[in-house]
Amino acid sequence: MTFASPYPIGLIHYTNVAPILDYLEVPEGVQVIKGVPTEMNAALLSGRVSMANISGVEFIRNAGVLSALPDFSVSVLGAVYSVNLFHKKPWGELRGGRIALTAQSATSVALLEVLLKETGVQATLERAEGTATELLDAGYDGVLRIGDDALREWYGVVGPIGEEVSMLDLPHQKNGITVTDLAHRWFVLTGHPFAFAVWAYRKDAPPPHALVQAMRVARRRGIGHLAEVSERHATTLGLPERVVQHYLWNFRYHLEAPDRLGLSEFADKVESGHAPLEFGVGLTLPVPSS
Ligand SMILES: C=C(O[C@@H]1C=C(C(=O)O)C=C[C@H]1O)C(=O)O
Repeated sequence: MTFASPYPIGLIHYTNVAPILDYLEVPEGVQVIKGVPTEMNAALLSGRVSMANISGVEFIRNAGVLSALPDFSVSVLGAVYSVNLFHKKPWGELRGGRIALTAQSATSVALLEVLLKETGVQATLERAEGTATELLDAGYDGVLRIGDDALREWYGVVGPIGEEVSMLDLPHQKNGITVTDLAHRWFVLTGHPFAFAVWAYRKDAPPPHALVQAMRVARRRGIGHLAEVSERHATTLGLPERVVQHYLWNFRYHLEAPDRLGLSEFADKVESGHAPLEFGVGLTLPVPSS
């Protein structure tokens, strides 16, 4: 299939993709729109864009029409810090309660549903906007938040965290508020990474090779300059640089075998009978025509 120019792409611009996006030199003919996960999911499914980093669950649900780049993801093994359920009662006592969901998320909502189901907790889930504290104060028993806001709100609850505290031993509870990290809970449940996002494209409009290559170059530069990326974004986020650096190095950006395993386990739990997951656009350069 040929590269139709212009080639429109969508980008979720959370800090967690900064090590890729900050260094991306967008090839000529590629047009970019930006938005939150639910907006980019909709843009890809409607055909407004041909490729986007989207919620893993939407890739699973639409596996008939979408393929994913075979070597790009936003995954973690264990805690992610930015996909959080804020609550006051213990997890088990959320049974029968009301949980507020951010409208930005698809995957994390599905992950929360899986985790609640697996632990036998039935709760009412409804969309509601506001910060975690506002919504808890408004009477919700739990509040799901994702992305930069969730990262800031997590630190707002558990911080400040001094230099002497190991980043692997961070608190998750303070002043009566518990922050449950959904990726950590997934890890405890399955022992696998969780893939929050993949770079999916419409099967009828695969990305030009130059774009995929530019993304690989950008990621290599970003990971190689993580201290600078962290410094820049720590300022924007208003968080300590070492917290942001820990947050960023912790991501798995390559959709490696364990990440795919986590993705397919999630797919089985969330959408039984889904179409086979396809990973296209080979890892190798196209063979030059003679
Ligand atoms: C790790 C995160 O993952 C994001 C969560 C998504 C979702 O919940 O649908 C979608 C894309 C991811 O980039 C985050 O928001 O912090």
